[in-house]
Amino acid sequence: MKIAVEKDIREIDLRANEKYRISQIVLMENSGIALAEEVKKHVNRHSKVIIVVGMGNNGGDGLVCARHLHNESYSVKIFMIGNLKKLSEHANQNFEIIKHLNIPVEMINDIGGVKKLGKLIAYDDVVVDCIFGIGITKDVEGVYELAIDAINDSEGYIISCDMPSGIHASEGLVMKTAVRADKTVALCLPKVGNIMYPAAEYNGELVVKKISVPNELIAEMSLPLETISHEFIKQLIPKRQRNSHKGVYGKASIIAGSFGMTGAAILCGKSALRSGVGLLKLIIPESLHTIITTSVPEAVTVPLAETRKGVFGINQVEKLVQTCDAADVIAIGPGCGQNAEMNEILRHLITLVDKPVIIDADGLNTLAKHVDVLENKLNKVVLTPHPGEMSRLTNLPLEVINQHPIRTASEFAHKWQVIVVLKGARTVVALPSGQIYINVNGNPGMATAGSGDVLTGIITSLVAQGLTPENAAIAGVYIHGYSGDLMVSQKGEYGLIAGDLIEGITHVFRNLELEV
Ligand SMILES: NC(=O)C1=CN([C@@H]2O[C@H](COP(=O)(O)OP(=O)(O)OC[C@H]3O[C@@H](n4cnc5c(N)ncnc54)[C@H](O)[C@@H]3O)[C@@H](O)[C@H]2O)[C@@H](O)CC1
Ligand SMILES: Nc1ncnc2c1ncn2[C@@H]1O[C@H](COP(=O)(O)OP(=O)(O)O)[C@@H](O)[C@H]1O
Ligand SMILES: [K+]
Repeated sequence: MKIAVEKDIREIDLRANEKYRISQIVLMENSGIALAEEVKKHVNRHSKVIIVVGMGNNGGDGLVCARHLHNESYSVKIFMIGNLKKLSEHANQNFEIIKHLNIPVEMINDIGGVKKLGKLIAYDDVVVDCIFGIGITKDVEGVYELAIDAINDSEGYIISCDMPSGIHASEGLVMKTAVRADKTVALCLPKVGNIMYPAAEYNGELVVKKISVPNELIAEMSLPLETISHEFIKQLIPKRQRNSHKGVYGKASIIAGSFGMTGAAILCGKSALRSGVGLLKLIIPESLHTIITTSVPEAVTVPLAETRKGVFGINQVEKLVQTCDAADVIAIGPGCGQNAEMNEILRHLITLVDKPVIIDADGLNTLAKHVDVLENKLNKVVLTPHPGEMSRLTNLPLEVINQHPIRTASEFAHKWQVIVVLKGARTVVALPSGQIYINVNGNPGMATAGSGDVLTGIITSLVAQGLTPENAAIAGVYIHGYSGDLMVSQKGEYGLIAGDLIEGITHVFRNLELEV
């Protein structure tokens, strides 16, 4: 599903009005009706519906909602917060109607008004939050802050209109405080603030309502952001042909492991095999050979001579490049360690081997010291940083990456023309074309050592099987999260470990096979 930022919604409103002749007042009417439909699902015969409205169009939606519920004999009470002189044009039009109806309206001007609101909300009640939507411009302070606290402290069921008030629609940030909704009714399209953390935790259940904006209008908009859908992934995964052999499913080479980090190579290799690659080569320092070949007997191992214990020898670069030349895709980094040898290996791979390269972990830490090597890349490059690695790659503080993951991933992807998979609770896949995909599956059980190595294995395997690196990155993060969700139901969030994700991959592909 496409995701919007504030300016997209403003553009949609404008085009709806100017080209399609659908006025703002019609969209507001539909928004209010959509909201009322959701409210009705949560009321019982004891319930009051308490609608808290601000001075913008979000408040206008709330006034429409109040009118429709009142007409259907629900017990409705409106609280208005802000300066009535600043009521938006269309909200005001709806307020004029409300004045003629028998709906009680109170103003919240001070702490007294807030207390009244807080006292009124009882267990069976539904609170409809229409204080701010996409129009929030600054931190929430004063009486607004107190009103939001009162709503959060209440026992009522809280439904937010469009955005939980206090959430920045385009950045997904909390503007000092925000309503913690049980349900959010996003209008027209979900916004970044409905999807990304930390805001996503404030939305509760997310419902998206169409409000009659024509599909034609949405289609003609250039909306670069979207969530990764199951349907999209299903059609990306190639069906295995009866009459086929291992050569059909590609050759992957993974450069991984060093003394003390053998497990990363094992996890990454197993993950690639479980994701369907035909032939896998694990390129490893020779002293790790016995343990790796015992753990992943299905892989061909290429043990390379070492200059120091467990580290690739610098004189092995040529052999390594030759080995990689025969592969369809190369992954480098899991458990490799950081050293001068890695620097040389990475530079050679990027600039001399014309194959897609997936760079993870220590590959990224090495790359961070010489990012400009990407200018001379021969083929597509996929980077899979977590925020710490992204911070090293960009030289931006970690807080900036965490607050603006979409922006940092997409700017880097554009600048260096690479595919960036910025990992996290909402992984962002930013493509050089400007398209950005957000993954919404997965769970905190996956925040465990080695989880990223498994992801690299999946992406590498999918490229070997013929997916474009772009599609492999998108499908890889989805399959990884899907695996985590399947396995967490067996192992729980505490018990889930990276090795479980590899078992999960088998169930994911089994499910996808059965659906085709
Ligand atoms: N295409 C759509 O999606 C449609 C959206 N509509 C609604 O319109 C909303 C946007 O309306 P607006 O642009 O009027 O914006 P909002 O209603 O979100 O809020 C803007 C108002 O809040 C004030 N404000 C902003 N931040 C504040 C702060 N921190 N403290 C105090 N006051 C603050 C502004 O001065 C302004 O009065 C959407 O969220 C949605 O609910 C619908 O009415 C119609 C169609
Ligand atoms: N809370 C979460 N929800 C969803 N996915 C998560 C969560 N925490 C971590 N993950 C996923 O787990 C993986 C962790 O990768 P990474 O940090 O590289 O781990 P490691 O370096 O230990 O292998 C990423 O793919 C990330 O998206
Ligand atoms: K709201």
